[in-house]
Amino acid sequence: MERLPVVVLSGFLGSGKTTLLNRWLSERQDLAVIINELGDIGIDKHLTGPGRVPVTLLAGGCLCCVIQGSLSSTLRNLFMARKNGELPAFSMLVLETTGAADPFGVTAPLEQDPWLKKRFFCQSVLTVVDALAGVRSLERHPEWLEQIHAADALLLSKTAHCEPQALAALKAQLAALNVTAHIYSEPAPVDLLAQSFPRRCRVTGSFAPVQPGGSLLSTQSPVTPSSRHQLYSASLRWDGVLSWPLWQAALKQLAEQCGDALIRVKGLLRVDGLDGPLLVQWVEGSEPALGPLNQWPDQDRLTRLVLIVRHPQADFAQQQLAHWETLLTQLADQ
Ligand SMILES: Nc1nc2c(ncn2[C@@H]2O[C@H](COP(=O)(O)OP(=O)(O)OP(=O)(O)O)[C@@H](O)[C@H]2O)c(=O)[nH]1
Repeated sequence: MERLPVVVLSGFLGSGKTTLLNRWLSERQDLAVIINELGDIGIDKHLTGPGRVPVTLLAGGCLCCVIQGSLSSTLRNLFMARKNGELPAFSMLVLETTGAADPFGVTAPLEQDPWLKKRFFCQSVLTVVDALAGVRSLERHPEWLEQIHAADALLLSKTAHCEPQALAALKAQLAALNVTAHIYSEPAPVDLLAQSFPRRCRVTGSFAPVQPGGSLLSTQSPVTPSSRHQLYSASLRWDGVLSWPLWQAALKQLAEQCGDALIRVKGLLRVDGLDGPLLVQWVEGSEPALGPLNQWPDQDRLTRLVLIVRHPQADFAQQQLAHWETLLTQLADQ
């Protein structure tokens, strides 16, 4: 039976996975895409081109822990929909993981579930590495190292803003951390998708075993969402409108509230006087990037924003967004 290749696109939060995927989608129309998002409001799905290829969103947690098991059913559904002609006959599946996911945990069902094993295979794990964040990520984020270790190839992003010396040092460090992975400077070529790599032992220590029937025994997993990451997301939907400068002031306030805990913010903001939303993209250690979009991606016109923090307290992100919502309402009433 023909088996469909799955390419796992990994990389820490905000490293540039969706940006790269978009570039590839503009060059290949024979793909299907699964996007896994940590937050329960999917923003990335709206940023991947206007519906050229089937895109499935799995939101609300990582496939390697919180929603493990969802991948099996999603792959089954996609396979059957393709077979029945309900979807285009895509020749490859690209799975964009959350920025916190352990790729080994994500690929486990492909190697353990007998039904999936006959129909899919993991062709490669490609990990995007934010060259600007560099090895700072190694000190701050244990997930980063897992993603480096699991990679068949490491794809550097944001290199244009790097000092050559810092870039060379980063490459040397990456080569030491993963001796077999090839390192690509941007732009990572679309041909990379077609490349097969020698199978490496994928140790899935943090993943639950598979029952004979194929379903995952999640209760046996040694990992709970909170112990796995200490990365928590919260999302906000808000029906008010603010001017662009007031949104800037409000985002600054959010940064002050969260301090060092802030890892990632993305959202679509409703702005006074603009037809489309303002896209906010914010990666720890950098300034928020704000850019107007021509139109809203769907009928929903409410501001939606996802905040991801690293904090020992599970409801920290939620609390911050609750405070922030109060501030937004005050600003709107002024
Ligand atoms: N200058 C520059 N910016 C980039 C590059 N790749 C991504 N970015 C920016 O980095 C931010 C995050 O990019 P995304 O592609 O959304 O990153 P991601 O890995 O999909 O993010 P998550 O899904 O939240 O983990 C955005 O503001 C991008 O415009 C790059 O190669 N160069």
